Amino acid sequence: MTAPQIQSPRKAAIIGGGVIGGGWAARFLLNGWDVAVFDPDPQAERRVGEVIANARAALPALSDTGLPPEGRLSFASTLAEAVTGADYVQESVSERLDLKHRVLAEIQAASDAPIGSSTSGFKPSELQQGARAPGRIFVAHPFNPVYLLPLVELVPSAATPPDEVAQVQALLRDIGMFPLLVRKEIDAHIGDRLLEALWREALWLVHDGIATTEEIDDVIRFSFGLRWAQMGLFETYRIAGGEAGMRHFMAQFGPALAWPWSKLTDTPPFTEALVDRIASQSDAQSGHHSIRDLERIRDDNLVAFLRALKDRDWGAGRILNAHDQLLAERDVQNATQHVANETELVVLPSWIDYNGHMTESRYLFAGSQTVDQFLASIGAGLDYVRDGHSYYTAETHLRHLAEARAGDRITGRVQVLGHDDKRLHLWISLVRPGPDGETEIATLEQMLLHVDMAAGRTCPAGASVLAQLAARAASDAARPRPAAAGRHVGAGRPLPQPEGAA
Ligand SMILES: NC(=O)C1=CN([C@@H]2O[C@H](COP(=O)(O)OP(=O)(O)OC[C@H]3O[C@@H](n4cnc5c(N)ncnc54)[C@H](O)[C@@H]3O)[C@@H](O)[C@H]2O)C=CC1
Ligand SMILES: C[N+](C)(C)CC(=O)CC(=O)[O-]
Repeated sequence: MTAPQIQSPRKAAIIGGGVIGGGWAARFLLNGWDVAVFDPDPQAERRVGEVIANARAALPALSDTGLPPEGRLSFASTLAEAVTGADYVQESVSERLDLKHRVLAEIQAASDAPIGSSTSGFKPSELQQGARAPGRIFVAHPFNPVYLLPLVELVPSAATPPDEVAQVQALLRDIGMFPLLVRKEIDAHIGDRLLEALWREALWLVHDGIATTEEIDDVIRFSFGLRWAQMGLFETYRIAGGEAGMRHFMAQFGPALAWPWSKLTDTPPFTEALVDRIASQSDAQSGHHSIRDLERIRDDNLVAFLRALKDRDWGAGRILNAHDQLLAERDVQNATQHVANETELVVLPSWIDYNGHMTESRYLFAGSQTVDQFLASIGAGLDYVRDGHSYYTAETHLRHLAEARAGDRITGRVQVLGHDDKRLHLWISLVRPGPDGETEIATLEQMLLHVDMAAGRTCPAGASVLAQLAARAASDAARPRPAAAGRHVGAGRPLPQPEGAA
């Protein structure tokens, strides 16, 4: 499988590099976009870097096609610098309307790009007040961690043209998200209305001494939290109605709404004492983990849930499969752009073994993909095989030099060491590009034989293939012969032979 190539990198500007801005930066970057972040806080670059490191450890494990090559990340010293040339701007500054107005005005003074706001509560018409181009501002409300959870609530106002909305939906799908178009603007959109109702009830339960923060979390994670992750509220309750379904469920539990079981919109008095009680219970519950540890535990669990849903093509897993499909189609479209003597591969989650790194057979697979592409480049590709001739591998010496992990990108290169009309002696180098240069992770030395497939015997290759091979061999002859070519197993430091060996 070759790595998807993005035709032209696009640029996203992330204004505000906190929890959510960092998550957006990671989501865009790991999906091949260039990202410029602006945040005046001197700690922002470190924080965003830590969120991106978490994302790099988690997001690639969800893709079975391989994500596109990462874009370029930069930290701008002014807001105008960040948004200049951006195709999309995501505003993620603190949740204050006056601040958001100021920042949105500054963005529009320097850019005409569409602007999504991460606001959890403000309506788009509130954000648009006083704006130079109100129609270009809308709500794009994500969920934390933005790089793993696919939902974005996309809330336009009447000022936002429908084609702008459609373009933004396409853009968000491109980075693996599920943009849910919210029909009518409303405070806190959909997700946070639901969450706030639950949170308020939870605060009451702690306030009234009914349960601790840990007990409430246990209730959620050992029961309906698990159900919600795969079926939501209404589908779950439909099942709870038994064979009689939703109508029966509503008849049975509807009256409880009027009793009522919950305190609904009443808020417990938000006193210092309540804050202290919740904070100290939360410390007792989770204080032995750092926030970074908790993030990693959360991400690992989410990846495992999401992979299970992916295998079942259900719920959020279906969104991930659709994104894989999009990336695979783009890969096919871009196949012709691959450099003839280099093969790009992405280490997929299914290539990882119980040691946590790329399993040994995948090194051979990566070498074989590289050779296939090389053969195609000298006219011995699939059309040639369909006509009844092919090169078969007779011998391989594979050296494992470094580990590769899920999401790593590998480049495979071929050097022709020798050939005649039937034999082809190749050197294949697999390297992992990194910020400090390339690391060679494996080499393969192979002898291939040209075969008449119907006869099941070796035979001379076709004239055109031999001519292209000769040209390639001539250019490779100028390269130094790899020092390890011709090496055999144990050549480095021979082991004593077993007693009595011939
Ligand atoms: N934390 C969460 O769970 C979620 C938050 N949101 C929304 O995302 C937005 C950001 O929230 P968080 O990331 O949680 O807050 P945060 O406090 O972690 O980050 C806000 C960042 O904005 C920066 N900032 C302040 N003024 C700025 C300016 N003039 N220009 C550029 N940056 C500036 C701050 O330095 C800070 O780094 C809010 O609108 C919030 O409602 C949305 C979904 C979830
Ligand atoms: C607490 N919150 C309102 C900021 C939460 C959100 O907006 C969404 C989320 O990630 O739960």
